[in-house]
Amino acid sequence: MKEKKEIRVAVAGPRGRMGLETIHMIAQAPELKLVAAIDRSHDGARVADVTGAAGLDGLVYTDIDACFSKENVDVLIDFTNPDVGKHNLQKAIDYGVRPVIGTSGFTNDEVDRYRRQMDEKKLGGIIAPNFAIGAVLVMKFSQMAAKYFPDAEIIELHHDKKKDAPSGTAIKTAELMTKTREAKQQGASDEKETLPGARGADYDGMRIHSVRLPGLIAHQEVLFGGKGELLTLRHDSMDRASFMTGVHYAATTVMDLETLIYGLENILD
Ligand SMILES: NC(=O)C1=CN([C@@H]2O[C@H](COP(=O)(O)OP(=O)(O)OC[C@H]3O[C@@H](n4cnc5c(N)ncnc54)[C@H](O)[C@@H]3O)[C@@H](O)[C@H]2O)C=CC1
Ligand SMILES: O=C(O)C1=N[C@H](C(=O)O)C[C@H](O)C1
Repeated sequence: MKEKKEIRVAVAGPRGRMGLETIHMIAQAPELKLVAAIDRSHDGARVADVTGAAGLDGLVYTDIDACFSKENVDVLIDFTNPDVGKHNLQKAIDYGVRPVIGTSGFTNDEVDRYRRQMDEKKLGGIIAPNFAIGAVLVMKFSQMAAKYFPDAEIIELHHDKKKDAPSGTAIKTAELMTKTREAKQQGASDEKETLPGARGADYDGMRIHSVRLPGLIAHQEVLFGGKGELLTLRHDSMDRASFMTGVHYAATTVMDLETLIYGLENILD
């Protein structure tokens, strides 16, 4: 049997909430090897010293070009912020490194633009708004339900350090729902907001509400209303470990892809 090659990984954002969880996941995964981290500071330091994850060999780079020029990297895992994530994804494509992007903030047009470049190079990659399997299932179930319940509202709830609203997961959920949901402007046709924003954000006539509170991690509810009935789909990430099965799966799966996948649901069996 052919032995599987160790996958050489660089992590961008290693001291952030998700980056750090990813570093610890890699330290426990025999098929993944951390070769470098890309950070805003600590150039030249050992990743182990910066993150406290003992036994890791890689160095920290503040310059992604230097990292990709000096290190032999198979996969870039990015958990930074929308601007940096896009910059890093473009660099990964330029250097032929397979991107696994968890950072939120990509539009469909941007994804298409990156995909065209990657198709030309036959380079595999994944952008996933949410790596938690349960969250992905709620997205899929919501897509199914929207066919029968076109009246739906999404409530996403997150920790109060989250910078973007609505969440990437909520946007992706709404986008999947529009594939099956008849177009419709919800609520009373003559409704008025006496306090601006009270009805939330409008996505194709559906409303998205963003809650930010300390104590929360990442949660989403999708409410579907019909005549005399209410269907509620809910997912709760109570620990960032919930994302790691998906991140690990993505980091190994990109090695066999030749295009850019948008959404973990597209590569799950
Ligand atoms: N796809 C998924 O399943 C998930 C996605 N996310 C997304 O991941 C992103 C990060 O989330 P968190 O870890 O909670 O944020 P965070 O704020 O804890 O971490 C971001 C890290 O990026 C670092 N950073 C900023 N500029 C940088 C640069 N130029 N180079 C390298 N590092 C840089 C910051 O110093 C920080 O440590 C967000 O967009 C969030 O929405 C979060 C959780 C799950
Ligand atoms: O910032 C977060 O925490 C999360 N961000 C992602 C998003 O915007 O959907 C995924 C998850 O909800 C956690």
